[in-house]
Amino acid sequence: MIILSGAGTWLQKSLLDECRNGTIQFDADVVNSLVSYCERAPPSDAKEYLSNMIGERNCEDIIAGYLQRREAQGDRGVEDGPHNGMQIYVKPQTNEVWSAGSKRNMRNSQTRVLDSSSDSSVIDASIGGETTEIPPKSKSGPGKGKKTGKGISLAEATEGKIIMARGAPCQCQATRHKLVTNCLSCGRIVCAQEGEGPCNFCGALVLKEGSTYAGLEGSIVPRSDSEAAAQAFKDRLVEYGRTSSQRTTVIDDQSDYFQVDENAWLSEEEKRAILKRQEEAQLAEEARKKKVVVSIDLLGRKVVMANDTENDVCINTSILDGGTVAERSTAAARIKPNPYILENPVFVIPQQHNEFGPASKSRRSARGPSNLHRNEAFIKTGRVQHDDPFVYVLNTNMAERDNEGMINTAWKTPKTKERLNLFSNEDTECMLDFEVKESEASAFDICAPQQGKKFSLSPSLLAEKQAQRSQRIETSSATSILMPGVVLLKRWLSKDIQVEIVERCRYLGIGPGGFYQPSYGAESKMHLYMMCLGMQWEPTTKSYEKKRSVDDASPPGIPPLFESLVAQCLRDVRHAYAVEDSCSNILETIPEMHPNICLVNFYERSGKLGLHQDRDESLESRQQGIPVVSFSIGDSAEFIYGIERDVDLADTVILESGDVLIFGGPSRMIYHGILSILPQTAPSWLIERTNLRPGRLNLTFRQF
Ligand SMILES: O=C(O)CCC(=O)C(=O)O
Ligand SMILES: [Fe+2]
Repeated sequence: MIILSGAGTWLQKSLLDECRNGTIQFDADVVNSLVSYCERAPPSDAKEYLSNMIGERNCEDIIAGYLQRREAQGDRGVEDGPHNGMQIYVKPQTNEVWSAGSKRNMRNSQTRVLDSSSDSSVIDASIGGETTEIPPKSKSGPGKGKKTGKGISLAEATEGKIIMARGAPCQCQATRHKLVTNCLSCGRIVCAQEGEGPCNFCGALVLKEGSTYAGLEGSIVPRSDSEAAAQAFKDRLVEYGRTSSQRTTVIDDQSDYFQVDENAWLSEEEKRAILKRQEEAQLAEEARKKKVVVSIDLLGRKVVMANDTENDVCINTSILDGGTVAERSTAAARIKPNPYILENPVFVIPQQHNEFGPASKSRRSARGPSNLHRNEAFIKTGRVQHDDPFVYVLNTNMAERDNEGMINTAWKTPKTKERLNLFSNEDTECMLDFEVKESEASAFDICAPQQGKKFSLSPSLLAEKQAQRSQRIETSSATSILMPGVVLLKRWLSKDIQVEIVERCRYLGIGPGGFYQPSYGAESKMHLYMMCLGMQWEPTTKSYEKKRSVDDASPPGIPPLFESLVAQCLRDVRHAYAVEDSCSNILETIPEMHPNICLVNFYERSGKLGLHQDRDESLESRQQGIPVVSFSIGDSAEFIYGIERDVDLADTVILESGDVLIFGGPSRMIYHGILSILPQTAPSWLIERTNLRPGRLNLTFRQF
């Protein structure tokens, strides 16, 4: 409660008079707020406030009079609390709403300031946060008003907490007053000041939800019983419509998810399909529980046991999506492979003195295990192609060991499933099931299996150098010039080199593009096994190709060791030639040669090769007389040669293991062939070291 001082009462009266005169345009409540503020404020603030609000020029006298009165009464502001002898303010009871700019209303308004002794005037300032409505029209006349009028501050008034006159237009767009609703006709935002009723813009009736505006509800009094019944029926229908979705939604978990049999929404066919899938899923789940996926990270030295949960999720969630469990799990696996699986490891069967270092007696402690037993291999890296020769070698070895004996027929394709013991170089042991893709063309292994026999897969550079050195030391070769340009280097290939060549040819020969039995046509197989290096010689077309027609395999490359041997033997040939025939131009007889083709033939005991010319190399190569260099290893052979294609006229020379024959220059196009293989003529040390099959290995190097 604010009790007005004498000065305050005077100020209030004076301001109201000015309002009536039209000098200022405030309604009574604003005036009351203004006065109550001034009463609380110090004189200087009150002066400034009045000047700002009503204009100094307009009401100079009022401001001065008020301040004088304040001074006269000892400059005391009003106090909250019980009246202490001063006048109090009672909210005037008005017949008209005070609204800014309405002179008529102001003139008609009847505000009264009562003496405290006659009637206490009180402004209730405890409005709080709620909007306080001042009734637009008071039926009580002047002096008869209740004493419960609400005092408001100017701030409250400007904040919109006070509704001055219900229905009066307001532009606050519900920023100052509470939102009532939007006009459904023009969209106007109607605030609490304007309230329900005709829209102030378009005139349409604005009602909020559940409105009782103007007593609309229940205002239609039914005129008859039937109208009343119709009304009730209508209400029931409207109510039904409003709440129907809530009342009719059935959440039937039981039939939706659990009871396939009694599900009214499924056809018999669908029920059967779902039951089948459920059964499949159950079986898959049981199988999954039994299955343990162990991923072995040999490099990281970890064993990871992985639950195949991703697949489970897919199987479970897709049960209604159709497809078999296998299809669904395949799809799942396609999406997310097990990240721990070691993809494509390379398995190597090492041997003594190979790149993994010297072997240890104890396989458990071996860093590079060499004494591996059946089905044991060394894992080299994390990557391999299934058609990688390493895997072929491994499987060949295992297949042969399974048979535990000599295989005299062509090498058999590997078993598709094998169990393999793996050893990492950190002495980790594990078992692994793996699958190997079978080759299209059956490979031929030039070496027979031998229990415990190891073979080198990839000798180090050091081993190559050693082999070359020993070549120079061991060789006690003899050179013969058979014809101009035809030179025979007897036993030019050292023992080690011969072993090396056999092992490399074996390794390459059982891999893709390895040994096969070529044929000129449907019924005419050649009497030998052949493997092409560098380029593929096609017997049917008698031309060089990138891939071979029989299985589309690309020929392996020529090992660098072979190339260096060719270069070295050519140097030796030229040297020998120079000694033997000092007159000839050696580079014309034996021109420079860089082999890019090597045909590797293996003749079994019955093998042979008819008289022919090597004429499928380029014309340039042939015309230049670039030589063909031929290495012989294993059983000896009757080599026939001549300038005509007539066996009877051909000369014969025995080519033994280690012999190198060169024909180039003027003899580049001689006819030549293999008449026969001389049985059991291969050196015993070669068989012991390589287990080369009975027969002869021949390599002819050419430059296309
Ligand atoms: O085996 C041989 O010594 C000769 C091979 C041959 O002439 C050839 O492959 O073209
Ligand atoms: Fe030939």
